[in-house]
Amino acid sequence: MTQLIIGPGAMGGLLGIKLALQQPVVLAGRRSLPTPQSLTSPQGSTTQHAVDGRLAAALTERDLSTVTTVHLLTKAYAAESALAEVATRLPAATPLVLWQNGLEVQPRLTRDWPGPTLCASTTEGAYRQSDAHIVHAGHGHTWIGHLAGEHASLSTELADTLTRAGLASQAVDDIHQRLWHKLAVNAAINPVVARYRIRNGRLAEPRFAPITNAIIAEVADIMHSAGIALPAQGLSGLVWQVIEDTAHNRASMLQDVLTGRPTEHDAILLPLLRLAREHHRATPCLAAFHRYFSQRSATG
Ligand SMILES: NC(=O)C1=CN([C@@H]2O[C@H](COP(=O)(O)OP(=O)(O)OC[C@H]3O[C@@H](n4cnc5c(N)ncnc54)[C@H](OP(=O)(O)O)[C@@H]3O)[C@@H](O)[C@H]2O)C=CC1
Ligand SMILES: CC(C)(CO)C(=O)C(=O)O
Repeated sequence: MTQLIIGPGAMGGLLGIKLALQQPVVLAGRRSLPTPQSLTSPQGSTTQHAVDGRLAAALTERDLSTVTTVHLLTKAYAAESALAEVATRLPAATPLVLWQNGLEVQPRLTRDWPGPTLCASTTEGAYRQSDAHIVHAGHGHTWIGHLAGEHASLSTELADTLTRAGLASQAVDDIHQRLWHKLAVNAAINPVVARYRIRNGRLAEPRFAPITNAIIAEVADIMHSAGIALPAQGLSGLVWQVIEDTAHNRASMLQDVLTGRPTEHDAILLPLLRLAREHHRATPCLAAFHRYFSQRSATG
């Protein structure tokens, strides 16, 4: 009954530490991490946790024989290659949970993975202070489901397991729409704050608000053309609400820029640009931001 977590970063570490309070967990990465790991809670208390950290590439068929669920917690751009490192040695049809932002890898892995594939969309917030220290920045909520609404009992079982571990979760049959709504919010906030190196709240300033509104208009137009339901309060209402609620945040793409890591611009912007092409919609802002981050990553 082992839960395998691939990608021992901020969210993988948080999930691993929480789940390990209840059942065996293997936290698999591409390099060794120190143990114990420290976890600082949203209330500010820090605890130490022994973790079974392993190199993914060194896990044997025997190590993997008791795995009942694989949680994939790399960034979107690393998801498929990280999974490939253990895939052939895992028990056939092991359930897979994808935690990535965006909607780039989810449809491909749902199609290609032989076992049930669920997607998780979470508003938990975490970051790594160091290789030995994770900060759980804020409690959130996690929704779990299959892109086509299948595997309801597995989704419920996993949501219950996560909730018991202290990460409030709910099984849903509309994860596809929820991932789209999160992607739409991320598309309106992340590229702008990462490009101009600002906290989320500054998007309301006269210099940045018109850019944000232009992206919101492009995203809403694409979603409408493709028949993807917009949030009940409208996309603009949702995005500006999130900006207000997270005004002091350095968004994930900004954190990646500041620490010199690759950004998830493809995972967030490519699904929109692809859909826009399919439906003949104009996307000057989204395309310009995607070009900017693609050039940036090409030149290192
Ligand atoms: N952090 C958060 O608050 C939230 C994150 N998410 C999403 O969750 C996903 C993970 O985010 P986050 O935890 O912040 O990211 P991190 O960058 O902190 O963690 C990613 C981890 O994946 C590891 N990794 C990369 N390649 C491989 C590989 N081939 N094999 C094994 N491990 C590998 C990295 O190792 P290394 O250190 O060696 O690079 C790192 O430990 C992202 O898609 C993000 O958008 C969603 C909501 C909130
Ligand atoms: C909602 C937002 C933009 C909050 O910072 C986020 O999800 C992120 O940082 O990626």
